[in-house]
Amino acid sequence: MSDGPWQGRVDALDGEAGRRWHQVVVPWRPGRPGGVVMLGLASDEGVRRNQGRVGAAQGPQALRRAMANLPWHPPLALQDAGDIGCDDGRLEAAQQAYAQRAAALLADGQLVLGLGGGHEIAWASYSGLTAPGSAAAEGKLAIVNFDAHFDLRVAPEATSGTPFRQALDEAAQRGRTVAYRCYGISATANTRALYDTAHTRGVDWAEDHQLNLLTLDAHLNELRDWLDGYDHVYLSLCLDVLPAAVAPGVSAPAARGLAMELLEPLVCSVAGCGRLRLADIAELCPPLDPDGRTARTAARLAWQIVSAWQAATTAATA
Ligand SMILES: N=CN[C@@H](CCC(=O)O)C(=O)O
Ligand SMILES: [Mn+2]
Ligand SMILES: [Mn+2]
Repeated sequence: MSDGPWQGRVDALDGEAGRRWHQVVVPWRPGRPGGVVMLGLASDEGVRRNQGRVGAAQGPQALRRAMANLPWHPPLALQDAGDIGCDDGRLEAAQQAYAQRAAALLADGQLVLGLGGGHEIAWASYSGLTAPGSAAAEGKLAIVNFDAHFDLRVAPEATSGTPFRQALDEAAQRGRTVAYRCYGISATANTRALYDTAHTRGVDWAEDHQLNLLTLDAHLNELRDWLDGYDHVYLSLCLDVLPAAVAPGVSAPAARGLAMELLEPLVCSVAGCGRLRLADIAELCPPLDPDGRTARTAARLAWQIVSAWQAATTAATA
């Protein structure tokens, strides 16, 4: 795709081996063989409703621009299904439209890579994933959220702080097994009420200070064993899980955060478990992102996610 955000460097002398994502990504068309399809939710209405700093509606396009120059490694197939917008404050309608499109992509046999947008994308992702006939309509679903926040708020309407509360409520209503765990929770960014909800709902979590290079292996082993108990996995990555210096371009930057050397292996472990159905990257806020620093970090993590997913998929079909 040579227009819009998918533009970048061309290393013509290197031929196929010099290709980058902007040279291989194509618009989504149903029926192409399974690969990764990107779908944006260009919304910060959830952030606005959650008293945050807006700007994340520009996140999907900024993330595409940052991903354009990523090196392409075959056989990864990349498609772009565009954005669902939310210009009129009607967040619930945008989430529903996103869910419908995500469900269509999943039914087409694709891995969906969701591009936020505020973390209200998570309710839309969950709704698409669990829609009747969709990838995780039946079976046991694990949600792994990398985030400084639980996002389990009670609120009269959907916000960027409510998506996993909405998902757990919906799962309870339908009597289905949906487990939720978080890595990177900050004790200084979640109230007692949120911890109480996490306890009551049986949420697992690891706080930012509990993850370090001495404990990482134990966390990775436990995570692999835990994921084995589930049929489907949904990975959500809230960029405010990273230290503010690495990810300043978010509504609520982290005072401590998880360093990349901790986050990457955990993210890759989830993405490479062999049952990842959907991943999303939330909260990129370009107006708050000097030098596109957060976008660059987000692009690297997107690359890690799809590479780990591709390796697991290739191994399973070999
Ligand atoms: N999606 C982000 N949610 C956080 C925001 C916290 C803040 O703005 O300080 C939350 O609701 O807890
Ligand atoms: Mn967060
Ligand atoms: Mn979040």
